[in-house]
Formats: sequence, C-alpha cells, structure tokens
Amino acid sequence: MTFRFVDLIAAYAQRNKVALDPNWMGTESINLTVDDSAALASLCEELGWKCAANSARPRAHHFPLLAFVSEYGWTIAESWTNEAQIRLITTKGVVEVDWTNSITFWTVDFPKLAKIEGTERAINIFWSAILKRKTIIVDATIATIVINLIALVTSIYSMQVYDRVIPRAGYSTLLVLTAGMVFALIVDMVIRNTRAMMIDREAGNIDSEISEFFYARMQSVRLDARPASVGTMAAQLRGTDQVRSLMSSASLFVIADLPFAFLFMVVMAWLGGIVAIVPLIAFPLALGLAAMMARFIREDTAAAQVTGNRKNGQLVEALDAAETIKANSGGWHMLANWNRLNDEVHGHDIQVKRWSTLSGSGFSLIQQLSYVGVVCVGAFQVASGNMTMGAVIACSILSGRVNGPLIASLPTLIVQWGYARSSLTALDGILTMPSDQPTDFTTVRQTEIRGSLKFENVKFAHQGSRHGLNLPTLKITPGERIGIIGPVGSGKSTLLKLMAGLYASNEGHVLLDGVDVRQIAEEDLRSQVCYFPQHYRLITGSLRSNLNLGLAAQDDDILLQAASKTGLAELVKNHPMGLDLPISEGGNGLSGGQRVQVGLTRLILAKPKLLLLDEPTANLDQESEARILSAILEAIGPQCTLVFVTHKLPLVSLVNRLIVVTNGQISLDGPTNAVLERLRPKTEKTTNTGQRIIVREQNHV
Ligand SMILES: Nc1ncnc2c1ncn2[C@@H]1O[C@H](COP(=O)(O)OP(=O)(O)OP(=O)(O)O)[C@@H](O)[C@H]1O
Repeated sequence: MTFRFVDLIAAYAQRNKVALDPNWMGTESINLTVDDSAALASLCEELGWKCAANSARPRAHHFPLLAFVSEYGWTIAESWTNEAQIRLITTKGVVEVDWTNSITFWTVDFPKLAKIEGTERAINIFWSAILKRKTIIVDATIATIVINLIALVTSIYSMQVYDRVIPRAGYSTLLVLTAGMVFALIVDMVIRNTRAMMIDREAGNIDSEISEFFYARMQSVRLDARPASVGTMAAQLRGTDQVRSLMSSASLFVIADLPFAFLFMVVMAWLGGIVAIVPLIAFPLALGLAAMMARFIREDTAAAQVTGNRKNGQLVEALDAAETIKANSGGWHMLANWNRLNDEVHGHDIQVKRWSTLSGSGFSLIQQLSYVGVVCVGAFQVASGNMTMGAVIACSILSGRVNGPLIASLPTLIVQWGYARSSLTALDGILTMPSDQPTDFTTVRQTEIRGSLKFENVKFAHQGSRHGLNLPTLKITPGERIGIIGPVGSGKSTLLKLMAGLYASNEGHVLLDGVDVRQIAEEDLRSQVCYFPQHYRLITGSLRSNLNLGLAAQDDDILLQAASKTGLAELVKNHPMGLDLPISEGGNGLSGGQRVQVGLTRLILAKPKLLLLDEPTANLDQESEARILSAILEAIGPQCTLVFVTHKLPLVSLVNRLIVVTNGQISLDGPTNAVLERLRPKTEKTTNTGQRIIVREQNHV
C-alpha cells in the first residue's frame, strides 16, 4: 500500500503548516501508487500549485520533502537522521533509508492560504487579508497623493490671490484661478468618495474572509479546550468587527497622510523660511501627545473589553438558562451580577472617554497655537521683508494641513486602536486553543473504519482539575456491544468523548483501528463514528435539516422510514408542515423526548461503524426506549461497534459486555452477567442448619 495522493499532499501541507482549500480533495480519484512524477506535476499545475523536483542531496533546512521510494511508494522525507540516512514517513510507519541520488525529492509550493493553528497571530491574519489586495492599496495611495496635492494647490491659490491678484486688481486672472480651484475641489470630493467606497467594498470582502477564518477556527477548537463561558467566547470572536472597523476606518488614512506633513513643512520652509519652525515643533508634540494618550487609554480599553465580554457571557447565560433561573427565583442574583458588570464596564468607559476628550482638546490647543505661531512669526518675516502677505496666508493654511488630519482623527483612532488591541489579544487566545486536528499530527484518511478501539496508558483530566480518567488499557473489538455504568460523575461521558476523539488524552493514545483517533481525517471520523451526547441539541432550521445534519440529503421516504422506527413519524404526521416543521434554537418547541427521537433517527440514517451513546433514552418512556433501541440495533447491523452509557440497568440486557467506571478508573470489565453478578450487594444469612453464608441480592438501578 502507498500513500494516496490526497493523504500525501494533506500530510505534506500540514507539516508545512498550510491549510488547504477543502475543494482540492476533488482529485481524490487519482492514486499515485507508482512513481508517476509526471502525474504529480500535472496535478499540481491543474490545482495552481508549483512543484519542483530535485535529485541533489537535500540540505537540512529543505525538509520536509516528498519522495518516491520503490519499497514504500510515495513518502514524506522528514529529515536527515545521520550523514547517510533519511527519515521517511511511510504508510508502514517511520523508517530510515540510505540516501542515494536515485531518490528524487519533490517540493510543492502551495498558494499562501491561511496558515493553521500554532504560531499564527490574529494581527497577521488581518494584515495578510489586507496585503492580498495590493491594487486597492495602490489605488488608495494614489488617491491620497492627489488629495494632498490639491491641498497644496489651495494654499498656493491663496498666496497668488493675495500677492498678485489683489495688488494688481487682476480680476480675470482671479476668475481663471478660482475656476481651476473649484474644479480641483470637485475632483478632491470625487476622489475622496471613490476612495471611501473602494475601501468600504474591500472592507466587506476582508470582513467575510476574516470572519470565516475565525468562525471555522472557533468550530475546530477541541471540546475539552473550550472556555467555560460560551457567551464570553462569542464576544471574543466579535472582536474581529472592532479590528476590521479600525483597519478599514477612514481615520486610518491619517497614517497615509503623515508623510505629506513633511512635504507641507518643506513647502512652508520654501515659502516662509523660519516659519517652518512652528510645525516642526507642533507636529512632534501632537505625535508625542497621541502616543502618551494611547498608553494611558490602553489599560482601560483592555479592562472594558474583558468585562464587556463577560457581560455578554452573562447575558447569554441568562437567556439560555431562563427556565432554571425563573423556577429557582434566581432573577435577582443574575440581575445583581449584571449590574455589577455593567458598572464595571461603565467605569472603564468613562475613563476612556475622559482621556479621549482630554486628547481632543490637547490636539485642538496644539493646532490653534500652531496657527497663532505661524501668523506671529510670519508677521515678523513680512516686517523684515522676507515674506509676502500671501505666503503668510499660504503657510497658515499649510500648518492646518500638517496637524489637521491628526487632530481630526487621532482621538477616535487612539480609542479604536485601544479596543482593537485588546480584541486582538482575545483573538490570539482563540488561535492558541488546541484544535481537533493538531498540526503536529499527520492526517490519515480512513474511509473504511471497522470500529476497533484500544486505549494505551490513557490519562485525561479537565482543565484545572486534579482528578480525571486513568485507563492503562482497554480493548474493544469490532461489532462488540458494550454498556458503561457507574456512579454519577465517575467519568463515563468523558470516556465516551475520548473514544469519539472529541477529547484529547493528556497522556497515552486512543487508537481507532490502530490509528490515533486524532490523526484520522475529520470527515472520515465524523461520518463513521457517531457520538450521541447526553443533552442532544437541535439546530435552528427545519426537522428535515436536523435529520440530514452532516449527512448527504436523503429522500423524504427514507427520512420517514427511519422516523417511523423511532416514533418520530407521529410528530411528522401530526404537524401541518411535516418534515418542514420549523425548529428553533436548541430545539425549543419540541419536547425533550422528541428531540432525542430526532437525534436517534439521524443516527439510523447515518449508519455509523462505531456508535457511542450517552444515556440516549434518559428522556424516553419505557415503550419508546425499547422500540428505539431495537430499531437502532437493527439499523446499525452486527458489524457496528456499540458503546452506550446508561443508568438504567434493564438496558444492559442489550449488551454482552459491561464496563463499570468508578472514580475515573475501570473497576470492572467483563461479560454482562458476570459483571452484574459481581455487582450484586452481598448479605450474610444463616441457613436452617445454622451455617452463616454470604448471598448476593438483586441489582437495583
Ligand atoms: N467541562 C468540564 N470541566 C471540568 N470538569 C468537568 C467537565 N465535565 C465534567 N467534568 C468533571 O469530570 C468528571 C467526570 O464527568 P463525566 O461527565 O464524565 O461523569 P459521568 O460519569 O458521565 O457523570 P453522569 O453520570 O452524571 O453523567 C466529573 O467529576 C465532572 O465534575
């Protein structure tokens, strides 16, 4: 067996920390099982990738490389292990082979798609999205140059009018100059609007690109690594809005305007000599003030942001848990928390506003002083004959242009930057959370999962928890029917999530068909391993969309056939909209049992190879429970491995093996009857002959 093309390229891309476009998987049909390098080259060309071959001895920093070795087929050459040998990743595992120049190495140069997890920082995601749009940056820069040149022309116009037109009463010249000026100002307006429209349109594209990236990243965060508050995490993600609005904000043009401040100072020096000293002092003063304010504001914007996110978390919790809160008169408690957070946010906001107002008035003072300074120094220059009146007017206009854009935009920009900065920190936090498919694992495609499981020295504890699961060994063979029982909080659900690959062990390995479960490609794993959680939630949409969730859309008659097995068909029949029955968030509008019926019907449609059920029938009556479980058993067939957690002892009659979890450890594991026998409480009895014996009582749930 050799690597298939998809596996090879996916593994190679992952080692290069490049996220591939999911659509490229379309070429899956092509198998590079022979040294068909030409096929690799033509496929890369088709996909817009560049690949290059090299038979020379690779240097240490050139790895990883693709290589074809007759004994192993296509492999990934990872590194030198010594002077003469190369470490290869093959389908048979990691091997070391002697280097000969008959081995051809290949590199594939992928287009710079989003990098995946690990070293990436949120700010880089934004910059790469912006820098990708080079034409727009060039156009906006040209527009900014023209706008600033028009500002220069305005000052020259004033100088000409004061120095040439008024003394000579040259009114026809005035009309020509004014007409030219009006035209320039109209051009200025058109360019400004076009620039703003261009930026807005691109900001929309950047926004959808960035939000798609972060949404996908948020979805891929491993379940056991998620923060406790859903609302807080949602608010952190919304931080992308703040960063994007800063990056596309018109006030950001102040940065593009900055180089022109120096041009204007040069022109002022040319027109008025020493007058240029005024902006030379005022400009760095304004920049210094901006830097100082940004520093002062930083702590408060960060604190306001963190508290604001927590406030969002509290809001989501209050809405989500409304039933519990109302039923337990918890409203006052929640309100008190809400008010506390509100006051905290308000306190920080007020500080931010104070600094912002102070900086606004500080900039305005610098601007006015600069104007007064130019007029004052200009007056001395005029008196000494070094400058004309018109030049003084032109210099006063130019001094406004040196500091003007800064003064107009900086207070807002500083506050926006403060919030964006703390949003970026929160987004960095999301990027560092471990994802379902870590980059240090090579993904393996497993289109045919058989359903055998093996735990090797597995240890797992939740974040911040000292106690967890400790499973030195556990083996499950394909087709086994296993029940897991144990006291509340003993670790049954955690064990099931480890089997499903939803949690990652802290130590040891969970192997599915001999491959680490985290290594198996997500789409292969989820399509063949079905996990049914303790609290099954439905998704906003229709009954049909919930039944088809993650599956290829099925015909209605197939859906109805499956629904009739779980009793869900009753609901469909009795609702005027049938399968189009609308479902709101979480499945509100359906009873707890009906939600479970929807989830279990979907399982029948999914036909998994490994089925993991966490108390699937907790919400069902006895009759439905028996019917649904036998329908599921029939649908999955004898080859499917079934593991379910239950507190209902009658259900264990469905399984032939029982595992008892106590305190995070497997305390009993064996044939159902044997385990039940061991579990029966013992009592001491005296027989008729006076002999004292130990008997086991009936089991109780
Ligand atoms: N998200 C979490 N964060 C921290 N600790 C958790 C989390 N989920 C569960 N735990 C802890 O892990 C332990 C095992 O929980 P688990 O849900 O696996 O128990 P269980 O045996 O399924 O319980 P039950 O029968 O009540 O469903 C418990 O002590 C629980 O407090």
